Amino acid sequence: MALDLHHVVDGPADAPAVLFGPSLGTDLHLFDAQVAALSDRFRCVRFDLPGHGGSAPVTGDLTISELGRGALAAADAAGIGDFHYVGVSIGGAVGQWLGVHGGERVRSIAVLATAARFPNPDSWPQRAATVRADGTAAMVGSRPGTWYVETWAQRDPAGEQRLLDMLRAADDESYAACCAAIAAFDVRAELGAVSVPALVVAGADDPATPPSSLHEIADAIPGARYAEVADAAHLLNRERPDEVNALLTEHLPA
Ligand SMILES: O=C(O)CC1=CCC(=O)O1
Repeated sequence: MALDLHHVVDGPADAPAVLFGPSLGTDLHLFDAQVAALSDRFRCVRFDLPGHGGSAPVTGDLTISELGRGALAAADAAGIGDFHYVGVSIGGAVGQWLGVHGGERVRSIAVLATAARFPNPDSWPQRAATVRADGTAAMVGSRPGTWYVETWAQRDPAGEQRLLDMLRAADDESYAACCAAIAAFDVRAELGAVSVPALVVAGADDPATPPSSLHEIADAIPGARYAEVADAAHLLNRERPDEVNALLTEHLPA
């Protein structure tokens, strides 16, 4: 299905562009700290997943290819030509797809807390069924320890609530549609075709996409840089913005 994804643009119109793709159950504010750090010298375009944030809901199953084409359409709508891409989790799966299929528009990719094949693929149909039956609120209890380490939530309880509010606000059917995309995603055999600079970042304490998943990506992409952020789980750019911003600043053009 063709997707029309809500997006927000920050930064100078004539600056190099960075396109940001968020994770399942979050919205484009996941990248507030990155945009605050980068938008003085980059045109930052953030999109929302279907049924998340400001994007219209969908029904049925999605694929990462559809999300990747939706990301390219968001870049078109934002008026950017070529771009650097930064994505977390399912947003990082979109980044891998763009690295393989995005052509010359894609200048580099930074993929965080993601996988070439997500662990436990059989768990995603069950998660989709749970959310269709009980709503995204059914996922809230499993977020501490998965999305973030407990010490971060103790330090920033308001930040934790903002993340959980994003999850509660996500459309149930659209969340389930994204679960199908995650379950079916497998780009392991294609990553050797990525020819742009790639930064691959793991949260050291991420149980959803552990460092081994990120090592697999970095090992498969010629010349990729692997980095690991300590004391961080899945939403490492939210938990450890300074460390992630420093990595992005090294990775993106000066
Ligand atoms: O939601 C989770 O538990 C982890 C995750 C996998 C893909 C994604 O976007 O989030």
